[in-house]
Amino acid sequence: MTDKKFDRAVLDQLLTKRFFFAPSFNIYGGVAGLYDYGPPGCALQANVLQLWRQHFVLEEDMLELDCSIMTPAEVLKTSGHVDKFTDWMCKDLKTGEIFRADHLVEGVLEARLEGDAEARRAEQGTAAAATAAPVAAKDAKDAKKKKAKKGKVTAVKLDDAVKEEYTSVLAQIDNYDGAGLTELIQRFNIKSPETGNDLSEPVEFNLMFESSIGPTGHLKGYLRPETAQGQFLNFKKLLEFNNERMPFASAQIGRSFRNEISPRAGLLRVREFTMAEIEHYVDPENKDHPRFAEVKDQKLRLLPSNVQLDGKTELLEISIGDAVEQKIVDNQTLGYFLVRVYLFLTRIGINPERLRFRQHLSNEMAHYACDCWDAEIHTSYGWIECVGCADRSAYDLTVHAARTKEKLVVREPLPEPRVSQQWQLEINKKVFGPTLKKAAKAVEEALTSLTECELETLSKRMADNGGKADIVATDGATYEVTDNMVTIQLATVTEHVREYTPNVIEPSFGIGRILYALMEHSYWTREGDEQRGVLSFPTVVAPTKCLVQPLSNHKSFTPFLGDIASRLRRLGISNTIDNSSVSVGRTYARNDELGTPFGITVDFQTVQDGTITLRERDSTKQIREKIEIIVEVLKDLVNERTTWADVMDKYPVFTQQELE
Ligand SMILES: Nc1ncnc2c1ncn2[C@@H]1O[C@H](COP(=O)(O)OP(=O)(O)OP(=O)(O)O)[C@@H](O)[C@H]1O
Repeated sequence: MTDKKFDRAVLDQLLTKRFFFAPSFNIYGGVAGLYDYGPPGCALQANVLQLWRQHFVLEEDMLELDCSIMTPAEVLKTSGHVDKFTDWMCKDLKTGEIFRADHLVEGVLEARLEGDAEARRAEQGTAAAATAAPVAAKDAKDAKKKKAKKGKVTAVKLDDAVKEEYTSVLAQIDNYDGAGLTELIQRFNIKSPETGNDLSEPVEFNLMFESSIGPTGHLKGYLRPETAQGQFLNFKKLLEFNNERMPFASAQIGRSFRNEISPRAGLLRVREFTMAEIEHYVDPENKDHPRFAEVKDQKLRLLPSNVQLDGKTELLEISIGDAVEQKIVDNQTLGYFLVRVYLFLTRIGINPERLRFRQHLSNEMAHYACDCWDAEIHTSYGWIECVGCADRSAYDLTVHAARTKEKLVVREPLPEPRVSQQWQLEINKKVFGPTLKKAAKAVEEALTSLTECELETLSKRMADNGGKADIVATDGATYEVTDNMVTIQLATVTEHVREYTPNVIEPSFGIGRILYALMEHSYWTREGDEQRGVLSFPTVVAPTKCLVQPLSNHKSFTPFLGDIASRLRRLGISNTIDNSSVSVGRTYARNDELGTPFGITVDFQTVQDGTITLRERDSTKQIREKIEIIVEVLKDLVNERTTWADVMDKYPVFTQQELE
C-alpha cells in the first residue's frame, strides 16, 4: 500500500461515483443533513449491523426491542428532552445566517491558530524556506482549503499567551453554556466568518422535530432523538421477561432524528440517522461485571477529564483493569463496555491507532449522565465522537416512575431479613379526605412521593409549627396538612426484600459516523499507470465478498459464470457477476473502489480444464485452481477460517501479468 497523503476530496468523489451515499431529494436540490445510502452503502451498513448484533446482542444475551419512533411529548418532557435537549445558536445580525455557536467559536479560533502557524513559517528566513518551501506551501494551501468554509485563515502572528488561551478554550469547547459562549464571542471579538458582521447573542434551540399525533392535533409528539426512551418505558416487561434476574441489558437499532442547527461534514452530522443503543441495567450498589476478568488486560487509549482541564491531549495507554482500579474509569461495567466497544470497532476495520476514549468534563455531560466516555475516531475532520458510553445512573427510570406512578424497580429477596429505622407516613383517611375534598388525591400523591429524608423534614416542620405545615400538591397548589390528617414517625421496619431502581450504563452508537470513519480508514491509493482508489474493508463487512467476471464476452464463458455465482450464493457468499464488456483490469479497479475483497475470473483455460483464478484485492496476487477448490477456499476466507497469507503459502501464486 502506498503511504500517500490522504485527500478527502478524492475519497468523496469515489464514494459518490460508486453510490455509497448521496444527498436525499437531490434532484429537488437536496436538504442539508439528509442522505440516502446506495447499494454498497446499504450492504456495508447491513454487515456492520449484523456484526453489532452478533458482538453485543447474541454474545451478551441482550433483549432486543423495536420501539416506536413517534413519541408523545409527555414522555420526552419527563425525560428532560423538551427542556434540555438543546444547542446554542447565533445569527449574523445583517445576513441572518445561522451558526451553531460552539462550532463557530471553534472554527474561528482554529483558523486563527493556523494563521499564526502560517505567519511563523513565512517569518522563518529564506534559507530554511528554500528546502522546506514546497512542502510548507502545500501544507498551507491544504490548510487554507480546509478552513475556507469556516472563516478566513489570515497569516497573523499571535502572542504566546493568546495562543495558549485559544488552545485551552478549544480543548474544552463542548463545555460552554450560552453565557460562556457569549463571553467567548465578546472576549475574542468573534464575527460572522464570511461577512465580518456582528453576531447575535447565542440562544437555545431544541433539536427535536415536533409533530402531532392524530387528526385533532391535540396530542403533541416528537420524532425520537435517541432510541433509549422506548427501552426504559419497557423496563418492567423486560425484567419480567428476564425472570426478574439482574443485571441484564436491552438493545435497539433504529432511526433517530435531530434537527441539527448546521449539519456539516457529510454523514458526521446529519438530521436523521441510525443508532444502535444498549441499556445495561445494573445494581447501583454493585457495578461489577461478571465477565470483567475476560477483558481486564485489554489496553485502551484514554483521555481522562483532568488531563483535558489542563488543556492537554496526551493519551494514557492503560489496561482497563488498572483504569478501573485507579478509579479513572468509574466501575467495572462501564470499563467492560469500553473494551467491548473497542473490540467491535477494531473488528470492523477502525484503525486502533486512531481510536481513543475521551471522558466528558462534568458540565459537558448530558442532563441525565453521571460519567461518560466517548469513543472518538480520528478522521480528516479531527477526532469525532462515534460512540457515547454514559452511566445514566437511575435518572430515566426514576423520572418515568414518578410521572406514571408505575414502579420501575427491582425486588430482590434479602439473604437475611434487614431491620432498620425508617420514616413512615400514615394517612388518616377519615379526616384527610373530608378535609381536603377534591384536592385530596393531589395532596396524597405529593405526600407519598416524598423520600424518607423529606418525610423527616416535614415532620420537623409540623412539630415546629403547632402540628401543621403547607405542602405543594401535584396539582401545583399549596395546601395545609395537619397532624390529625397524617402521622409521620420513625418506625422499626423488618424487610425481607430489597427494592431498588437500577442504574443504567449506555453505549450509544452512531452508525453513520462509524461508517464514514471506516471508509476513511480503509481508503488508500494504489500507484500504477494511474492512481487508483482502494477501500480495504475487512471481508466480514465488505459490501460484496466476490466479483465473478469473464475474461471477455466470449459466449463459452457464460455457463461458468452462472454456475459459480449460484455455488457461492448457496454458501451465503454475496457476489456480483460483472459481464460488462470492459477489460479485466477495469473491473478489478472498479471493485477495488467498492471494497470487494476477492475476484474470480473465467477464461479460456476454464473452458479447457475447469480452473479459475481467484484474486485478492489488497495484494492483487492470484491463485488458479479447480472451481471446487476455489469455492472452498473462498468459503474459508469469508468465514475467517483462513487468511489470504495462508492461501498464498498453500497454492502457487501469480501476478496479473504472469496470467496474461
Ligand atoms: N447529528 C448526528 N449525526 C450523526 N450521528 C450523530 C448525530 N448526533 C449524534 N450522533 C451519534 O449518536 C451517538 C450518541 O448520541 P449522543 O447524544 O451521545 O451524541 P451527542 O453528544 O449529542 O453528539 P454531538 O456532541 O456530536 O452532537 C453519537 O456518539 C454519534 O455517533
